[in-house]
Amino acid sequence: MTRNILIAFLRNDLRLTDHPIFSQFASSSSQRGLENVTHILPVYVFDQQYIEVGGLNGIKKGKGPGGDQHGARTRVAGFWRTGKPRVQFMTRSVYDLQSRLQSIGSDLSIWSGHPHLILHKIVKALQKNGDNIHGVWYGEEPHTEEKATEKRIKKALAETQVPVRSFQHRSLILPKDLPFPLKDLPDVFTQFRKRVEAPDMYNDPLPAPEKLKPFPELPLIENEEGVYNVGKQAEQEVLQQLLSPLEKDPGPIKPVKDDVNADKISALPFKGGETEALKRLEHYFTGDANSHAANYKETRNGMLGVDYSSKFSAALAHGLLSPRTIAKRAEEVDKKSNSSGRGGGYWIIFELLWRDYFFFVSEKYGSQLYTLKGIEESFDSKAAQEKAKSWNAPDSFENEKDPFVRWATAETGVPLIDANMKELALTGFMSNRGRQNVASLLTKDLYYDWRLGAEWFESLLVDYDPSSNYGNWQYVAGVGNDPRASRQFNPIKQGKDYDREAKYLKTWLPALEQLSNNDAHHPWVSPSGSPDGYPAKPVCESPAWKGHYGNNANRRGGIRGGGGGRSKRGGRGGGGQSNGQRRNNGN
Ligand SMILES: Cc1cc2nc3c(=O)[nH]c(=O)nc-3n(C[C@H](O)[C@H](O)[C@H](O)COP(=O)(O)OP(=O)(O)OC[C@H]3O[C@@H](n4cnc5c(N)ncnc54)[C@H](O)[C@@H]3O)c2cc1C
Repeated sequence: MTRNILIAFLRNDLRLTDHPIFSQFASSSSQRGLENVTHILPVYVFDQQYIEVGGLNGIKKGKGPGGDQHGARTRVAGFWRTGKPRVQFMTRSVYDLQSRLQSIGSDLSIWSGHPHLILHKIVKALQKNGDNIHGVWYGEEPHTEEKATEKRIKKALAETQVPVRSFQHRSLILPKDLPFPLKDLPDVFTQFRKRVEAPDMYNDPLPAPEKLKPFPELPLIENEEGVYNVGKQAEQEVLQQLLSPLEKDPGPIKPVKDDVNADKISALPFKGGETEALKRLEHYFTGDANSHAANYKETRNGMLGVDYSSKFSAALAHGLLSPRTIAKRAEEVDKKSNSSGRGGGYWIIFELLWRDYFFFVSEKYGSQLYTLKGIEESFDSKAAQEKAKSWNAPDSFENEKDPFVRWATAETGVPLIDANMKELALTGFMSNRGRQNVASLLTKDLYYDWRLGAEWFESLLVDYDPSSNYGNWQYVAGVGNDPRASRQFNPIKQGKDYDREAKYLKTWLPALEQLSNNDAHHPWVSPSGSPDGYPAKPVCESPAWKGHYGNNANRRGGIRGGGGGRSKRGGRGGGGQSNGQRRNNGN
């Protein structure tokens, strides 16, 4: 009998639950039009555009998708696009999905190179074998490069006559369900939120399939440039090979000093994979009214510990959890907590809407998300032009005194910044509070090209997501949505507001241990001066900081997990030099 094979090309959707393709095969699903499919071939590609694959045994990597040699480096600074923490997280997620698929009678075919070349090769080989290809299906991505990949796939497969189909699944509210065309997306988040904030804007999550149609044996496909079959190599072997180029060439910026037990104190100890993500989901929502989720609004400004915020971002970025799965649990927690609809669950969904918003911004503005002038150029080109003149850039990444290099290597001498940058470099995670402060210092105090900061984040963040990252960076730098010159944070005030007892600072910067809790926030003005092993002077000092050097014992109280204090209004922003208690980023 002729095999009728459906190829599921997996990208940032490394899960079985509420999956745009697999869930169609759950027993509760209608499976209309799929009766004739005899086999499903799930395919994953370590895409050489984003991840350095040159270390894989015997690979013929070839050029980038546009024929260039740019490889897996960031555009402006040339950092590795996917640094060590994310390589580890991604690899674990891929192999976790493989075992989950095996447990329901399927498997995952793992490749490396260019998706369009690989899918074309697979389709041709199967057709030559006499198989019928029902279609090549994949989940859509909202970003320009990923869209270009989709175009290349369609073009490459055109001559095979195989139907290509894609599904929206990345956002909570799907683009097709928006109550306005994308071109009319408001440029201010609050206006967007007010138009979409209703439970019927999204559907319930779909179940995982209990069993999947069998995995088809593949004919032999020879490796060639851009086409590499990872095959049955063990996870650890593949991981070592993927990490080897990064270890051989860590880049021009010296590594961050590692004098802490980062694994033990990490706020994101999760190793990747849907299995772990589902456990985290249970952990965060278990306990209803007493759950971490129910208390989210009170704790979300923390910086220390695993539970001050959901830590779902990495799972969302790689598609280990769908936003609908999280939103459903968030709605339930509010119902059970008797919170009149504005409990922790509401605020978690509020943040998911920020994530959606940046997706739609990416859809609307495309490549402008990555340009120096930002999306501001579209609505105020004069202002964007003016700002573009004033950004600094390092003369060399090897110059350890350069402010950008000091920022990246956690040696600015401003403890809140350094603690956060060190956490990022050693674990691949940083709290939202931290991200806003470090981005503000780089762009508003040091006036450095915001794209360098965004690329440093891109390289290191485990939860890196193009629109959330570049959208937030533009927002803080004042070249994105709702651009306002005054979106600036005071890191001394912020440190004292959210880490009054300096627990976070001293955890990540042990050199500050000997200072009083107050002095730890600004060691250069402490009676004994900065301790050995910590910069003597800050990289810059704003007059606005000076009003916060005193020891104000009556500052706000700490919060669960020792993560710092909450703002009076419970809001997530605030503390900026001129924006007071404003919910920056809506956060
Ligand atoms: C400069 C800068 C860069 C950032 N880069 C990224 C990035 O690359 N990837 C990323 O997922 N988030 C990014 N964020 C947003 C935010 O900091 C993280 O999503 C959040 O800290 C992750 O922790 P959490 O999952 O515990 O969040 P929670 O507070 O528990 O929030 C729940 C979820 O809501 C979403 N969310 C929360 N805040 C935001 C926000 N401001 N923008 C978009 N989505 C949000 C995330 O998916 C998050 O998992 C960035 C923020 C800033 C200021």
